[in-house]
Amino acid sequence: MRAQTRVIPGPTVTLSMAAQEFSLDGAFESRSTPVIYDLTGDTDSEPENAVPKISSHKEDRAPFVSTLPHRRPSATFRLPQKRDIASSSEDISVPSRHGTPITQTFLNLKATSQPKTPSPTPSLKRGNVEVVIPSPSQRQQKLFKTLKPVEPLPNGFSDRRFPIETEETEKAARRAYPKVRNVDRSVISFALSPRPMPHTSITPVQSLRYELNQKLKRIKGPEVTFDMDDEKVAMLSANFGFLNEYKLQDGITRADPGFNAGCTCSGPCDPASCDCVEMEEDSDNRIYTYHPSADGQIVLRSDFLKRKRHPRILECNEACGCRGKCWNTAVQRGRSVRLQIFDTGGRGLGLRSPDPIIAGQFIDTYLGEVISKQEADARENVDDKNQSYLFTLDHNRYDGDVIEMYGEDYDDFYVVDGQKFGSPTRFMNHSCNPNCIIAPVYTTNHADHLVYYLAFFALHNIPAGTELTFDYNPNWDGSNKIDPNAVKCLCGEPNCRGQLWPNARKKGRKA
Ligand SMILES: C[S@@+](CC[C@H](N)C(=O)[O-])C[C@H]1O[C@@H](n2cnc3c(N)ncnc32)[C@H](O)[C@@H]1O
Repeated sequence: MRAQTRVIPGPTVTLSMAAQEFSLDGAFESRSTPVIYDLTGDTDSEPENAVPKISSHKEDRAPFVSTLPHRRPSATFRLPQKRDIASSSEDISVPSRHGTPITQTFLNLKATSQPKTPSPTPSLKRGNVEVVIPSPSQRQQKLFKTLKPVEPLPNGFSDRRFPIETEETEKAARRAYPKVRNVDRSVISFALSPRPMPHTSITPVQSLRYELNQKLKRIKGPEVTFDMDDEKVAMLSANFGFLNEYKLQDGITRADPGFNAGCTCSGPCDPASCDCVEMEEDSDNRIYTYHPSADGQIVLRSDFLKRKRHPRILECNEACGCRGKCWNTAVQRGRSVRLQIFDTGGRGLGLRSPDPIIAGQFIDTYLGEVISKQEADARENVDDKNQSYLFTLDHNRYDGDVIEMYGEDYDDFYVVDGQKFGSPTRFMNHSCNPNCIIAPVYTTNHADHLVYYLAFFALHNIPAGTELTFDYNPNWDGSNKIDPNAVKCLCGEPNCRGQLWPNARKKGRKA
């Protein structure tokens, strides 16, 4: 129940408020006559000996209970018998002209009078407790007249300190605000992010797996997944970036498309006459490349696959009579199999496909940073010799066109570094009995002899889930001599050479 609150004008206000009084040590005493609590604290309006002072000292308590005739209560509140005085006291709030609310004073009184250990509930009797609410004494009234009003502390909203009105008016006058647009809110559309928001409670490992998945999702073509433990996921996620195209570094230039040349076929190309089909070096025999497989896919012919050295493949392009719309475009059509990067154990990460792959089917290209030979040498000297991701694009070293353009001794061929950036084929391991081959393929510009694609094709039918491998050293001379410094081959094939490549790599990088 709330206590009644009343402001009574006049020099002295007295609240008479309870059915019983309490002594300052907390013990309730029953009284039949009203008791007056004088909260004024002033001395000039009453006899010297009657000045009450709020104090916690026992000896000061007696004068506080006043029976002064001029302090008779002018208002009396009769409260119910079972009233909880402690709680009702909190509700009383009578404003005072001194600025200090009566509540505060009253609570101070209560604070000093509360016992440490509460007394048992007293027996209640009807009666009055009277509280004198102070009115300013003459001395206090004089003092108030001399006081200047206190300025409120600046809070940022004061007009004087933050003249919002003026500023806003000026802004409006300058037309600094954009015009209000009328928007039909019923037709506002919300663009939803296509990427799902990662859940906030995911662990760091889950986050890395998520990151890796996101990276793999950005690879063009059928899905690429991974199957490896958390440690490998962390390494791969943090240290490798997937590419959909070569990353050309400083100093690498592409041939001007103006030098591009194509076939003169009109309509679908005929392999027997298309200018894009290369001739053997020592004869006019054509080197046939692609043909349609039984299920209609464009795949490399078996006689091409069986060649010891795979010559370049010139695919038809925009400069051709067919406008690049013929069968001679297997690499340009892109990857058609799904891939998975997985942990092989001793040979690190490897690559496989969950799909069966047929002989001659294009798998993917080897991508990476394209860097100068000097840069590649510098990187190779710094990096761990046991790992190499460098492919020199020097397949045309002995090509007549290249010799004519760059000279016989030209050796500054560009190098593809797949260590930090690349495609899934960067994870293909070596095997002495491989199931894939790698061939140089020109797609958009036949004149670009320094930047072409390194394309992987299946050497024979590969069952789903089989690791994809190729020969890192196809020019191996067949000797059984083991270089003690060479990286040991762990392919496990019966014909294993025991090593990946001789340590003197700079003389003949892969491809
Ligand atoms: C192009 S990376 C292949 C991906 C590599 N496994 C990885 O985890 O990043 C070539 C490296 O793989 C390892 N490697 C590939 N084939 C191997 C084999 N048959 N035996 C042992 N290590 C092999 C070698 O360390 C080699 O330098």
